[in-house]
Amino acid sequence: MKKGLLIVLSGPSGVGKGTILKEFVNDPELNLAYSVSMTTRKMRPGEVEGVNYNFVDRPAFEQAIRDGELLEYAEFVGNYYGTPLKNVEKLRAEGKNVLLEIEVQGCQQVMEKCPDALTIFIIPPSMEELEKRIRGRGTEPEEIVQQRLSKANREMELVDQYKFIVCNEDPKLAASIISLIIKRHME
Ligand SMILES: Nc1nc2c(ncn2[C@@H]2O[C@H](COP(=O)(O)OP(=O)(O)O)[C@@H](O)[C@H]2O)c(=O)[nH]1
Ligand SMILES: Nc1ncnc2c1ncn2[C@@H]1O[C@H](COP(=O)(O)OP(=O)(O)O)[C@@H](O)[C@H]1O
Repeated sequence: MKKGLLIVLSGPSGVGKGTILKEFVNDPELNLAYSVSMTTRKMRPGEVEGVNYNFVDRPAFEQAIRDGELLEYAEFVGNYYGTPLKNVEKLRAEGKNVLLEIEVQGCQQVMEKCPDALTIFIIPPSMEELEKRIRGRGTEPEEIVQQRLSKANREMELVDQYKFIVCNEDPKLAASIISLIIKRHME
């Protein structure tokens, strides 16, 4: 069986990665499996353990790092986030195209370890629009919003390292572009 693709969706917090992903992740033609990350962040209302994330405490996360269980990990605004390696390998071996939705430091680790990964960076139409989206979502206190915005400015500088750049003006349009990119690489 042909090994599945590794697709990495990245870009600043609040740009709309989660919104875009919902538009294409269940398209049967794309044969995708979403990789559920491990995090030490608190669960938000509406999130489900094992679906959005595996929510763990810091000692458990640090143990997973020591045991080499993570394909990549990063500390993002005070919390750890990481991709369990075993699951990614198992799904790819089964022929599934595995989709990661991760921040840019982690994506750089994936680029080094898996140069064939299909890396896609989502950019906002403008930084003002990005700020509106993070605030509009209302999930983080002001101090965290500020930290995420200043981080976003630095993250945008890494855009040229990605194989594809997609602007999220409209989530449905961005999802169609990404679907097309994936389909082309499945041929
Ligand atoms: N490196 C890495 N980043 C992750 C992982 N899972 C999620 N992230 C990223 O961590 C950042 C913060 O995620 P989260 O707190 O859920 O906020 P949101 O994505 O802005 O809603 C986002 O940029 C996610 O893409 C992971 O496994 N590894
Ligand atoms: N193209 C868009 N135009 C306007 N608002 C958007 C667009 N895409 C996403 N949003 C909104 O922006 C906020 C952040 O989106 P989200 O998908 O949570 O971002 P991320 O997963 O990258 O952090 C959400 O409130 C979402 O509804």
